[in-house]
Amino acid sequence: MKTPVLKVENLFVTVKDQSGLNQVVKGISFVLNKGECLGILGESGSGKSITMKAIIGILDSSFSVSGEAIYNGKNLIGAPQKYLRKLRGQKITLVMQHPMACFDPLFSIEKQMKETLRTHTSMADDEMEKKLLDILNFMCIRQPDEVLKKYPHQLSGGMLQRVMIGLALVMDPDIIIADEPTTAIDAITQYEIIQEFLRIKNQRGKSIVFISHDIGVISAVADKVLVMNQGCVVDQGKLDEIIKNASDPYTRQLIRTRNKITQKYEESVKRSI
Ligand SMILES: Nc1ncnc2c1ncn2[C@@H]1O[C@H](COP(=O)(O)OP(=O)(O)OP(=O)(O)O)[C@@H](O)[C@H]1O
Repeated sequence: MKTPVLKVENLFVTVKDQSGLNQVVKGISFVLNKGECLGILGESGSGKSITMKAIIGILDSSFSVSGEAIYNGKNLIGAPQKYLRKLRGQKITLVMQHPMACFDPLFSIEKQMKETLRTHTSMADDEMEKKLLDILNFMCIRQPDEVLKKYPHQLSGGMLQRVMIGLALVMDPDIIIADEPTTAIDAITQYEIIQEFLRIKNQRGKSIVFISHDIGVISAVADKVLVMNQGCVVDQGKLDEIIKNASDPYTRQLIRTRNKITQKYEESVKRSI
């Protein structure tokens, strides 16, 4: 039996900018179940990030949000910031596209990871150290004690991304939201990072929302998919079913593009054999 961990109903987001009021998310609904990865697929500007930011309450005052996002029996939309802040550190965590922007260049990885634990737990220092080493080991990071001593700029983009995923995992959250986490890295590292998300889901039972414009990445990681276009959900379900029966012209276009890329790739592999 599937257990819903997040239930979003009729979510609308409007932003006030120079041109006036602009509705950027238009009444979307979805359910995220425990231990499931929900992929949100759509091109740039379709409303993927704003949707998740609205749910966890990190949009600024130029945005207004209505609808429901029920987590643990409580509607997160309009919930007090104090409650949301605590939730974001502990129960719903984020992995962003550019890890460098999330770490302070002046402090070691260890200091920054410990700071997260110190803010949300009453762990003793040696307990924290053990927890961090466990997490980095789980993330398949070699010589984790050395990595902890490093500063962000001393690590490669892929390694820093792994550390950030570790940081998102360290508080044992229910939900991890990953916003284009593989966009800024090369294809091999991209593959490895996807494997990490699959292990987090399969071995730790975490629920994941994985945002991407890349149908190939989504097909590797997501159990079910929302396709967004211009603030609306235009298709929803298992990706192979969407591929077979896409009802929306935009989704069909995405699939055609993927098929063309796959075909080109297969042809070039054949030529090189
Ligand atoms: N601060 C802002 N002020 C005004 N409009 C904004 C702001 N942030 C986003 N938008 C608009 O909201 C819409 C949805 O943006 P969103 O960032 O959710 O898109 P996305 O699908 O995640 O794409 P991307 O991957 O490029 O971020 C876009 O039309 C964008 O221009």
